[in-house]
Amino acid sequence: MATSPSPLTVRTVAIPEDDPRRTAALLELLPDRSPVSWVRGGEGLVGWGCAARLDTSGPERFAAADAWWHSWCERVEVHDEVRLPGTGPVAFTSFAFADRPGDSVVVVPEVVVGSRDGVRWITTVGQPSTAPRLPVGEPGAVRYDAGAVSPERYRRSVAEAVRILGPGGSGHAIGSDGEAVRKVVLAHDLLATTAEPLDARYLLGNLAARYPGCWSFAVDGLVGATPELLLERTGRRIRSRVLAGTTWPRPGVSADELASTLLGSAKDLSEHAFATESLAAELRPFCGELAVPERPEVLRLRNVLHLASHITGELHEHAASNGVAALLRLAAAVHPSAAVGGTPTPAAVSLIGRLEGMDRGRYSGPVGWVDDAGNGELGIALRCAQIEDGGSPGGAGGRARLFAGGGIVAGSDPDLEVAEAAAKMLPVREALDGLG
Ligand SMILES: C=C(O[C@H]1C=CC=C(C(=O)O)[C@@H]1O)C(=O)O
Repeated sequence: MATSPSPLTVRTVAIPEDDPRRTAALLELLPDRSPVSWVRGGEGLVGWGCAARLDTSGPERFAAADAWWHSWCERVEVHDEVRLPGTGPVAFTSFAFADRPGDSVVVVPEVVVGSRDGVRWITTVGQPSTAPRLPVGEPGAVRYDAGAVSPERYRRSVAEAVRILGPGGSGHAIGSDGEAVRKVVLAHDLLATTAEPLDARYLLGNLAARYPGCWSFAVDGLVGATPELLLERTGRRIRSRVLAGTTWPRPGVSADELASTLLGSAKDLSEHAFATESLAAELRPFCGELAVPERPEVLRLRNVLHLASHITGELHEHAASNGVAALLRLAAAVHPSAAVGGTPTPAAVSLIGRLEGMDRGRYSGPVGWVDDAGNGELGIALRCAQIEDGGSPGGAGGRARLFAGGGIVAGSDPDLEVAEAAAKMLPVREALDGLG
């Protein structure tokens, strides 16, 4: 008689006091050049190895990822001693910005180490192989070249967007309701070529050291430190940090002056309002309560200052319990918010396709982790680079593509938008250049 194979076991245990992994920095536990990470202020999740993986694409990518993850979780046996969000089965996800082109990925690591509120745990899937930790490689000298869209071309696209959005412009009125585009987010890229192989852990470590208040993420070669939380779900509670409206340090201007100018800028406030409204409108049907601040505050980072709004809500009980509001399903509803797409969404996304001139890949898509209860955290993949070629140890150097952009409204200035994108690329550039 044929016996059915025994299910894979997912096991979470607390790391004991006398185990050095209990106190080591999470990022220092990563053994090799293919890490996954979601770490902020020393807490979060890191992982390695690959127990399962889904590659998907197209407009149904979130639904496909949710269905795949749900069915994977149903097939495993779970022993979870810790029972916190992020214990038991965990997948890391990174979604393409666009419906087409672009590939999205869901990775279930063989090992995850997590840290939250003083508890440190390890989750293993099956019997992971153990290999000695490889030292973190330094990339050596870095050369920067224009990517698919040079800063000059970006400037021209922004100028064209301002013309379209401005008085007398057509607004590129192709929304099904005929509504004109009022905000569009455009971006460009930069190519970094390193003399030595490029180790994602080097980038991650330097980013986390300089941006501890951001989420330092890595999934399948997309590495960054994002300040923007698209959505966190814990049980029925949801939370988001919406950013839009930006300024950056200039000689002779204090941070307080920059912040008060930003808070008084009609252009930045309108950019911001589009972003909060788009997110709130998509979340409202799922929520019994949703709190949206009347006015934004200022988030100060070392490279830029942003207008920021913290949105919180509570999901309807039925939505939380029947899978409709699993985090990946909510992501389908809220992506792309007007922080990375525009308003109205379909017309803005179409305008991006017409003006931007590049494939964003997974830049500006949702990135983060999800557990078997549909909880988790998804950021927007900003301030990041896609490692296109890590190089080979002892041989060739690596290559990465950096991305940044900004929201364009009728009053935007193309020269300032080019400078803003350059300021937004600084975190990754400085991390590559070794300014840890
Ligand atoms: C599109 C980016 O930033 C978004 C997030 C925060 C502020 C933004 C802005 O002020 O334009 C953008 O909407 C990027 O960093 O590439």
